[in-house]
Amino acid sequence: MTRVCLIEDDAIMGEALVERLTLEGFAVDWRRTGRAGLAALRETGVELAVIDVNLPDLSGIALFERLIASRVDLLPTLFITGYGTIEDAVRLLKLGAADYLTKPLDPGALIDKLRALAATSAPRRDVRQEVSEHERLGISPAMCRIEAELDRLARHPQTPVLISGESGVGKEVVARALHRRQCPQAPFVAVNCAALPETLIEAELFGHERGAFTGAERRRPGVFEQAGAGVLFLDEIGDMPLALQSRLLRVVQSRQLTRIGGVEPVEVGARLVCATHRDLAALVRAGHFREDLYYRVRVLEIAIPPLRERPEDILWLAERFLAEHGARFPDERRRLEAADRQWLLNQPWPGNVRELQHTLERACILGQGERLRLRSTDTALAETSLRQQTEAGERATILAALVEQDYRMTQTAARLGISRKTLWQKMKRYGLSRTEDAG
Ligand SMILES: Nc1ncnc2c1ncn2[C@@H]1O[C@H](COP(=O)(O)OP(=O)(O)OP(=O)(O)O)[C@@H](O)[C@H]1O
Repeated sequence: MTRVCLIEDDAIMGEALVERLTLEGFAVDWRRTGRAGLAALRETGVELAVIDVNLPDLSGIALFERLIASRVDLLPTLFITGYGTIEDAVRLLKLGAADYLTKPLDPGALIDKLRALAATSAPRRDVRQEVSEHERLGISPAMCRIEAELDRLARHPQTPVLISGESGVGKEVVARALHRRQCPQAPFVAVNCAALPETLIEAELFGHERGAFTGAERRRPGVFEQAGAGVLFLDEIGDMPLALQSRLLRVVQSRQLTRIGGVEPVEVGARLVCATHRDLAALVRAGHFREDLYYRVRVLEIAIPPLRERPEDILWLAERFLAEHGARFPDERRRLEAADRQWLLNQPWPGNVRELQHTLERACILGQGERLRLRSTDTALAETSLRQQTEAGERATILAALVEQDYRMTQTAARLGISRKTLWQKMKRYGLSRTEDAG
């Protein structure tokens, strides 16, 4: 008997659906709130989920995002949407929902879809099969989504992947995480296209035969060959000279290359993962990047948000860097104090994770005992006006409370001693709003 979790707050509709589904031979676990549903879905045993998008405590979308964030191996999930909210439906499908039905609901259509899903869905893995803490990329919903995405991409090892994001967000870290999931025993070879002189890139990528040019005394395999059946990470792909782009395209298309000065084709087994901090589409428009290569390398794209857009990761990463520093230098084991946390959350981090890492390293070195010396590096704050400082302090306090309370409005407001309305107004004012939660 297929076990279905139904998350529906409307009593009449819920009862009717339970009755019909039971008659049709499904075992139904009916939950009336988003939070109760979330708890049910985190338990193993349920095979399919039917979720109403409009729930009173937690929207269906927020619920689904939390499931993804908690790394639950997603069940085939059908959503019920009302009011023709097609944007919601599209968003859910993109996030991985199996399908959606609109209200007024046709129970027959629901049964048909559930039967089809039950017939095709694989047995479920244990939902608590967490990756080790060491393997994690972050705890923000954005990074959890990327982790889940990597699990999917690892199952399609031939398809090129493009990783985009500002400098220092962790593009190489993500590429390595994909490699670990896909083929940890095979090589990971990284090449920075911006760092190599134009004259050397071609030989570096494709290799050369003996005598191919002056100084080529031996045959040398290029990085494509060195990567074997592993991953070739081409960083700063936007800086690749145009002439080489067409050659790269041919290799990606045919999965074969010829070394410089050679005639024999060599099979390419590696997965190509490209990265860029530049706007590739703009480079295409400006004629600096080939449009066909652009489409080829970005079949699958992972866009890593800047650190300022995922504040949940700041303290998590900070703790991690502190622990790493402490492990290397046992005399410099430092701890974050409340004021340090607020300060960290309040910074814009234009250099992203790299800047955070360097800041903490410096603060560990300059610190004493368990204390870090973070704020001595903050000269900008001293130069701002009193009003700006007050506002910055207020923003940081609110952000810290939001992160601590997982963005639950009621709890956060209680923690701060203000009303929900005031909290909401301040969140809007400081750009801290998160639309997903109504907690
Ligand atoms: N999720 C993460 N967990 C731990 N460390 C991270 C994470 N993301 C980034 N880092 C650290 O931040 C630094 C920058 O990361 P990385 O080199 O991957 O960024 P990038 O986006 O490739 O940068 P660039 O565009 O400058 O090449 C590295 O030292 C890396 O170890």
